[in-house]
Amino acid sequence: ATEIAWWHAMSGQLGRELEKLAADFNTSQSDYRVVPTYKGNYTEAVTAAIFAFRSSSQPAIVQVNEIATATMMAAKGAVYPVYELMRDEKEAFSPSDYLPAVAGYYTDLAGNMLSFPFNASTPMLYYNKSMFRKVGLDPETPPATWPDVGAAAKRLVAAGVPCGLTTSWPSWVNVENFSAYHNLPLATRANGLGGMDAVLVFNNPVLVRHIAELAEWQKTRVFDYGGRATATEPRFQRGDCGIFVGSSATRADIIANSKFEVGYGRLPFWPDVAGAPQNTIIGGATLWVLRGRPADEYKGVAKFFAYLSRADVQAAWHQNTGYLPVTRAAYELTRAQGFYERNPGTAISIEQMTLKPPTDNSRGLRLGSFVLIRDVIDDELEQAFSGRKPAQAAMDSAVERGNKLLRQFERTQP
Ligand SMILES: O=P(O)(O)OC[C@H](O)CO
Repeated sequence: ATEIAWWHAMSGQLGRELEKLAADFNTSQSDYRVVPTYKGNYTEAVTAAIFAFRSSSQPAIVQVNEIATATMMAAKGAVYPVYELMRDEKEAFSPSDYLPAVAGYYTDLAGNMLSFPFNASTPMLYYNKSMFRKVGLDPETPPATWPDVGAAAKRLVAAGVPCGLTTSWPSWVNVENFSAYHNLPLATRANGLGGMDAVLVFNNPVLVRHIAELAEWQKTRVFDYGGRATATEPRFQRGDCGIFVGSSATRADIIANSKFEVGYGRLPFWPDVAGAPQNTIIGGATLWVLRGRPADEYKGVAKFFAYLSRADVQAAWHQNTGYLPVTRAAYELTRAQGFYERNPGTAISIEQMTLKPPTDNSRGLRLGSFVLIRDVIDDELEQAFSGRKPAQAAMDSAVERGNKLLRQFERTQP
């Protein structure tokens, strides 16, 4: 069989589910063998693929997180657009089968889908029901707003819990999704989806107040910062933090690792902000096909993508991980199977994404060098949370540093 290398960034339970997908595809036919390799976190995986390209040892498929989309789109010679691949290999592929909130993120201005929407997530809230019960909080009512979260987290800390609240992916949750959910622009030009000359503008009073509040809570561990990306996730699963705001796809590991009853809720919002909550935006990653591999491999990649698009395969991946069902058929199938009714909290991600029709502020984002810009935002958030900088100064500086990176990126474009 022809081997197809698939570099990815899924660890823990998600890694096991991904391995299973590849294994199931491999047993479903005998011409191709997809070989998944874990290459570290999202940034490490894409960096490894870029380096491999230079020595012609790149994989056919690499998993790239959502914020590197503009960068991948710009890497024209290195990327084999998925719509082109599926057309060349005569595999059925229709972007209208995919949920618009997901497909739109990875579609160019001409309506062509450039990467395969494999694992789309959105942030949500998890809480430790057992702990809520112990401190006299209603275990059946998830805190809905940031003031509710603050009150519940204060109660937890007062009762001796070491950390009231923590969030993973600090910028994705507290800046990027926060902005969309409050219908505030992260950047001009519809967050960059409308043009490359977008300018970051998120240092507004609503966002600054949110960061200032988290920094205030940090003093007593009502909020406790736990690092970038997924670093803080185990603290909720161990029972150190009572409330966790993070990816809908942390669900798989939370269920596998937590020895307490878990509650689920929507991403919190500030109730005094007009129009909030709007809708959340996606995170997660897509599969990009890299050029320069033997023709035979691309036939197999197209077959693999067709397999991944099957409603039953897509529905199982959604149900087992917490990633969104990326096709309408997978969502309908999951609903018809009664999955959402039987499994509390599993419909939240999709409900949040579609709360209201998206605005220019809440369709997603497409900004060059955003992997670096997110690092800058995380860095400034850390300065605010540790009390080294007031929230306003930190966010002003994040905007200024981020805009420099945007303009540098723009200059490298034809
Ligand atoms: O942990 P994930 O896969 O849901 O991804 C979250 C972020 O969007 C990654 O950039």
